[in-house]
Amino acid sequence: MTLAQTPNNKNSSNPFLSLNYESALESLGDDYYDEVAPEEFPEHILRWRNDALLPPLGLDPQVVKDEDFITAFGKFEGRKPFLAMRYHGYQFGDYNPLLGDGRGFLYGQVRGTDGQLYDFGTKGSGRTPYSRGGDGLLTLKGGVREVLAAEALHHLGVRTSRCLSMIETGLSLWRGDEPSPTRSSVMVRMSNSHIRFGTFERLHYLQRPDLTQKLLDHVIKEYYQHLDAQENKYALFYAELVKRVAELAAQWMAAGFCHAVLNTDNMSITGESFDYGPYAFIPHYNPYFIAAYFDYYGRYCYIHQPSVCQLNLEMLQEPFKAIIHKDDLKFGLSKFEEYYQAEYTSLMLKKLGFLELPNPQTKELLKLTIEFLTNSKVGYHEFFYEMARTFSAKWRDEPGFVMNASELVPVPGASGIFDDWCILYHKILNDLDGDRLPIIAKTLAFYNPKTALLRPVIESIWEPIVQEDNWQPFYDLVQKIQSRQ
Ligand SMILES: Nc1ncnc2c1ncn2[C@@H]1O[C@H](COP(=O)(O)OP(=O)(O)OP(=O)(O)O)[C@@H](O)[C@H]1O
Ligand SMILES: [Mg+2]
Repeated sequence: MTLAQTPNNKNSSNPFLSLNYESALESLGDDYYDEVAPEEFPEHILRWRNDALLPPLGLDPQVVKDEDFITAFGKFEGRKPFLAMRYHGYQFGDYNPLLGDGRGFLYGQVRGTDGQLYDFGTKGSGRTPYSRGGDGLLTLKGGVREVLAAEALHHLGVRTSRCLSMIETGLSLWRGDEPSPTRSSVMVRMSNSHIRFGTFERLHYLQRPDLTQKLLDHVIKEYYQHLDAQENKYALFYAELVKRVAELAAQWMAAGFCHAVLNTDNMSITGESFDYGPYAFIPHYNPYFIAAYFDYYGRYCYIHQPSVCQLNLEMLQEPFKAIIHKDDLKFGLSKFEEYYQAEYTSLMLKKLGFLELPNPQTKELLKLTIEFLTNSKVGYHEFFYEMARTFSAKWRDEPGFVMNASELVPVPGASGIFDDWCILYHKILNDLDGDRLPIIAKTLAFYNPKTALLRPVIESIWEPIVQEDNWQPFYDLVQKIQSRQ
């Protein structure tokens, strides 16, 4: 069945409404979603518009007015249908068949200037058939935190969804994890698909391989186009999904990011990162750092992220077994570790200033770096930023000059490892041509921005919002993140 659709309105004065919306998902039929109505909010105050996302949609930020964001993404006027996606998922290891978009919907799908299909998905837009006991809403702080995480991760090179808009909506919400009553928001996220692992898991649960096949064909056609004409496209798709997810996990790890809720309903079939709830950037290198207060056993702690992703990919084999030969699935997943290590090593090397090094040196440098970071308790982001800030050609002269202008204070007992690290770094510099030094300085500066989105930083911009509705520190922080300061 095709739902009643508001026709694309090329003549609307609102640039968001005159976009050419495609019904790629909708046309798959209503086995995958329910049409829902948005909440009517008492207020609409635009708190965030992501102008950087407009040119890729073919829109000129100068032309798009604040009111256009509010009409489209706060009042939800001039477009339908809105589709609450159906999905299940493994949450902290247990299968939950009661999920689905409980506080969001697919607003629409638009092709970017790059030819890719993008989803606009809401969060906090009201109740749906999947809200269970929830209110269907998003706190303002939740919106602020997701905007910040997406921007920070994007600028750290993580493949992530981004927030297009965040509008304060004038409701008072009650939450166990925020001082309540607390303010409300509705967010629109731009993503390279909102199809989740759990979207397929639901189809397996319902024993509908026909629907799995149809959805998988759609996924390959839209998000793995280069495989579509291949004879063994399904096996190739799974192998590439494994690669994308392994690389994503490596990107989080190098960025020092702990997602915190790696349930299969929060894993995208395109390998893109999304859903930033109780996440945290690690203050210092603690493998067992836990970001979510409700993750009692540390299932999703920092160091577990790659293995959890691998496990989620393994569980996703169940729905795919109807279509992809089990040997192909097994072979595809067997490459996870290799892809992960390659990406993690490459990203960490860049943080250390190098685009490439001989293998043995790479291994030794990474090992010593992690050992030092673990033992010294110096800030993870601070360490790399201090490398970038203090790097000098003099580091080539003597090991004692390496990072000697830095103000880092390792805990007592870590100085032996630090000395070893300096000796190694000094040797690596001396093994390279002197003309490499400016490139090393540039690499360090590019991959290690000063601003890190640590929890106290988020609290420092949240406080003025709560105390005096002062949003300037929030805008200043986003600006710093976006300009890699
Ligand atoms: N306040 C709420 N009201 C209704 N449903 C909710 C609420 N909060 C979460 N849910 C639902 O609970 C499930 C798990 O929530 P989770 O926090 O992972 O997702 P989400 O943040 O709401 O959305 P997304 O995954 O799109 O970012 C989802 O199905 C979600 O829709
Ligand atoms: Mg979620």
